[in-house]
Amino acid sequence: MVKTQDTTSTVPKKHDLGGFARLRFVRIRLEQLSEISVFGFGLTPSLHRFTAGTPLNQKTPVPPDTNIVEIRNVSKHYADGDVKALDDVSLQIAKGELVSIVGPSGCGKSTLLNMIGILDRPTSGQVYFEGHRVDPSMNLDRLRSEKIGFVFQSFHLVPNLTAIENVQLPMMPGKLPPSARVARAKALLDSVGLSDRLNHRPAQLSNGQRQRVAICRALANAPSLVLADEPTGALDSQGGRAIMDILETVCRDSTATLVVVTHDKALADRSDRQIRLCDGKIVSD
Ligand SMILES: Nc1ncnc2c1ncn2[C@@H]1O[C@H](COP(=O)(O)OP(=O)(O)OP(=O)(O)O)[C@@H](O)[C@H]1O
Repeated sequence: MVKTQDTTSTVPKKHDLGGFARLRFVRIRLEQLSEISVFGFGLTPSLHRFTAGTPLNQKTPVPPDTNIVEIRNVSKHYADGDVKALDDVSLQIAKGELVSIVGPSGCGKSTLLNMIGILDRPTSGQVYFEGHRVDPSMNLDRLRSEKIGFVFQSFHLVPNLTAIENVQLPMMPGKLPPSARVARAKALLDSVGLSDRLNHRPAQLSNGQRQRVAICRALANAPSLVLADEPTGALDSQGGRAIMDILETVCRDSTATLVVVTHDKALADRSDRQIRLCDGKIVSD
């Protein structure tokens, strides 16, 4: 087994780092991650052995220039059609993009994110993931678990599990031996500066630390797509910037695509691309 570097004594506390230094710190940790392998399983998403479950279609490899997600003419109606949360929306998201979805409250941002993340089915229209049309006959739980990481405003951590147990939660039993799951969770938490909080429960962590645990959990299976719904909504502006630094860094370094729903203009301005919704329609992209 490759021994991970013991950084316990050198891990800076959350408030010891300025934005740039924190970003650099995370980047260094991720660079270390990319060099680590545990029982032959690479720790970064670029090393596909870890993620390799059943792809959407095993006989058809994903071409490198394929969009990660395409939404075609998707509408979503609630309450017997009274609420048109999405109205004939089409968009493509390329691999590696950092996209923000913005717009006024109730305009359909979370609904769109749910479509992109295959958490909900459109009333009409189609969703394509890595070039393959998503249909209910697929093992969608497995697709989501292996390919997509979710980060939510309210963290959604399991309260009676420790940080390291929460991060291991999505890792498939049988894919990695327990000791490798622990090593991967530890390495991820180390990469976000939480090596001294491995055995703390969510109630014993600050909101920023909880969100860092949630980011590690989202990355547990080395997803190709990370979706974040108001990831900084429960944090102050400094904590929010720190979380966005981490999210951006981990996604760029692992070549994962990041899609963020946010009300925060400063955060949206950091993305490669802003999609603005109004009344369930894209009004600018
Ligand atoms: N499960 C549901 N049943 C009925 N209506 C819903 C449901 N989920 C969302 N809606 C409605 O769909 C519309 C879009 O909701 P959505 O949560 O996507 O908006 P949003 O832009 O994310 O809002 P916010 O910024 O306030 O979170 C809203 O009018 C909302 O009330």
